[in-house]
Amino acid sequence: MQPQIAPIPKPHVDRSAVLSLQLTGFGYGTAQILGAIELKIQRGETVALVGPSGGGKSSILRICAGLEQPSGAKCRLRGRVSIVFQEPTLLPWRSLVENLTLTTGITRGAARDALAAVGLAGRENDFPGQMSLGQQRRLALARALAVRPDLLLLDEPFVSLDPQTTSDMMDLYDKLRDDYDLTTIIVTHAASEAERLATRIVTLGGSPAVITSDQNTGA
Ligand SMILES: Nc1ncnc2c1ncn2[C@@H]1O[C@H](COP(=O)(O)OP(=O)(O)OP(=O)(O)O)[C@@H](O)[C@H]1O
Repeated sequence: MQPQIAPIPKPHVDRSAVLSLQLTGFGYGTAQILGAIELKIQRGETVALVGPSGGGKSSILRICAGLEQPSGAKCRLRGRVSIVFQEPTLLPWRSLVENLTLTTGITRGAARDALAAVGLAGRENDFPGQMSLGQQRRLALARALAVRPDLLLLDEPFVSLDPQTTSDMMDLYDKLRDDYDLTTIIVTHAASEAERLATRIVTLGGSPAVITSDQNTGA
């Protein structure tokens, strides 16, 4: 009699989620950074991704953005994704308007609207080097929003900002969340940021890192 061979189960991917990610693991070279991770993001959620420094939070964002493609990973994204890195990564020799038009293909008029939406009206012809770090972050946010992303990825958007600027940026995010109907993953170190902004807090821990807690905040 032939031995019965059980079919290999297909990984389940939730098609209703904006993002459905399944990882069996991830690392750089021989260093294993992430263990098995399963993460689904539903439309409208603001998910704070928290955990120790070096724990793999930014790596998860890079995987969600398609910048890393681990073998065996299943990542299904419904629509467009935008990522804002910790460093604003702007074009220093181009005006604010051109930082948007050249990188996203939107019109100058749409770029002006996007700059106004993040509080940079009137600065259209300035250059990134003439702006504070907080203003550069606003510009990076405007660029990310210009493509109307279905999923926005923010890597430590408030790090190195003074308390007042951090508070102003959080207010701005709150407003943009409503205006742009955002679904977001925010990487942050600060529990206060996670508690203020997030509808759900996902915590990474261990080595290699896995999700140790996943809770809705009630916000
Ligand atoms: N391109 C790379 N090549 C090699 N190692 C990397 C690379 N990027 C990140 N790492 C390492 O992977 C680990 C996880 O980094 P990652 O940036 O994902 O963590 P993190 O949780 O976002 O950290 P932090 O909170 O300090 O920003 C760290 O040990 C880091 O040094």
